[in-house]
Amino acid sequence: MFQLLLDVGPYCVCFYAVLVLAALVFLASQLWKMLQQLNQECRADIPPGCLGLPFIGETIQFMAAINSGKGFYDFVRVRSLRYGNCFKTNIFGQTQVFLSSTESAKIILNNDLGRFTKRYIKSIAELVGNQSLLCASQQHHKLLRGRLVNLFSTNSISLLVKQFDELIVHTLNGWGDGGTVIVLDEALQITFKAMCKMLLSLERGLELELLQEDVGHVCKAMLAFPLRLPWTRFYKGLQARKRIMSTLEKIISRRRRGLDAATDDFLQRLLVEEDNYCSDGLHRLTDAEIQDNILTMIIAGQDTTASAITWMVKYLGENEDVLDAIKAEQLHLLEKTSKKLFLTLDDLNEMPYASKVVKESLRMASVVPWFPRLVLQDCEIEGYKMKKGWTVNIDVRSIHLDPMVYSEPNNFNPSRFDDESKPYSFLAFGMGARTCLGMNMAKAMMLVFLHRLLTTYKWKVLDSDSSIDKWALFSRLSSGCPVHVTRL
Ligand code: HEM
Repeated sequence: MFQLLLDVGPYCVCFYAVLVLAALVFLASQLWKMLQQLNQECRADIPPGCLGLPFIGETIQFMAAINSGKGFYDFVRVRSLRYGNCFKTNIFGQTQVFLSSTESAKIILNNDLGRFTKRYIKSIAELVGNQSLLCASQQHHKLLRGRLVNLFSTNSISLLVKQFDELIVHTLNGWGDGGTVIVLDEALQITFKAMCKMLLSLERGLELELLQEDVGHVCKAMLAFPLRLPWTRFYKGLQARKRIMSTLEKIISRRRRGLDAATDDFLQRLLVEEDNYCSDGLHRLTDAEIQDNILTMIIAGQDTTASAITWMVKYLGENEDVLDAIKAEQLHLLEKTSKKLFLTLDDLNEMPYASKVVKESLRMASVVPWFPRLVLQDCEIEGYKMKKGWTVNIDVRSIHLDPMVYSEPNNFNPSRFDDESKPYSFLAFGMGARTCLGMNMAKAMMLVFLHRLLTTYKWKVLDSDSSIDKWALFSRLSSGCPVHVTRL
């Protein structure tokens, strides 16, 4: 070899030497890169936290937190304090990671690389149905959402504003003067009626009453231990779901046979739309998909909005300065609208301060306190390894109450929204592909409620306890917020 190199002369030797050197440098740089990558991987730790006992994990502690009266969020709060912004646990045999920074919320909710999909605990999926938008796989969700999103048009919101206003005016008339009212009970009634009218044109009667009772059972079973014994909350929820499905089947059948009076509600639009899709040869929503999603929309729209309204009444009752400011705005608006029978969507656009009150109430209440997502591929968030099959939960409540994100986060201060919020800091309705479909409807309902309440009554909150309802999936005040009302 040496002889061969000598034979080809000194220039060639130089050439080969440079070539070998370049190869060595290249190899060394590749090795360096690999070592760095390896080093980084080693640094990416498993999140801190305790996985509890084999199989059951920390399920008992989770259930105990729900049962303690402090609410299920207490389970998360205690661990956030112990472990920081990211911790792991195990509930119902599933590894769960909780994350509470805007950066992790951005990564998970943006989901640019398709590494996460929405995932609720099994019991919830069984109760709302596996064809529900809340539980569908990514592909299925795209299809369902694509169909359902058309229902949430500006026209639908305008109609809802009128119908909701009508309901509130009627309800407030019944409160009388000088009595006590449990705001949550009233709000649940109104929002349930509003949802059933919008979705199914059900306004009164036995069918509506039974449906309301059964939806209540389903909601109460959402966080129950999934035991199918006749006296358990979970079993009662499943039975209630069966009855709801059977009622919806009957209503669909009546519609198909033309037995119901002409209606323009969400169900009717889905049925007509699906017939059109079918004639176009495209995939049509099955009856099971329609039924699961009607139930989903009742639950998603009723309990959340009623809880938000209740917190808002409490916060306003406890913050006189804010109450005075919003009252001035609403009484001024009343001068313009008093000749009209009902409010319109345009009227709601003239409530800038009330809109901030709504936003601040939603921030402080965090009605949906965490968002669960299933990890589809191993990945890393904030320096921690997340493994395929784990569930990562965005701890929205901690973000909403983080002093690094909102100054004096426990003060009810609607004017904080005069300035633009930091990205991914306001997550009351989620963000990204799974953003709340009813967001604008919910805000509209809260504004209509505020306007009518503020221009009809004065109120005093009778119970300042902020405990959260034991068995509710959403953050609901356990006192229900009793208030003493006096007509203006
Ligand atoms: C104040 C009231 C409400 C709050 C706080 C709220 C909050 C939320 C949140 C946070 C999500 C997303 C959760 C996640 O990303 O995991 C969501 C989803 C959803 N909400 Fe709402 N919501 C409210 C009212 C409504 C109303 C009135 C409706 C309409 C019927 C509705 C229908 C839905 C639906 C269908 C989804 C599922 C969207 C999807 O997965 O694509 N919500 N809601």
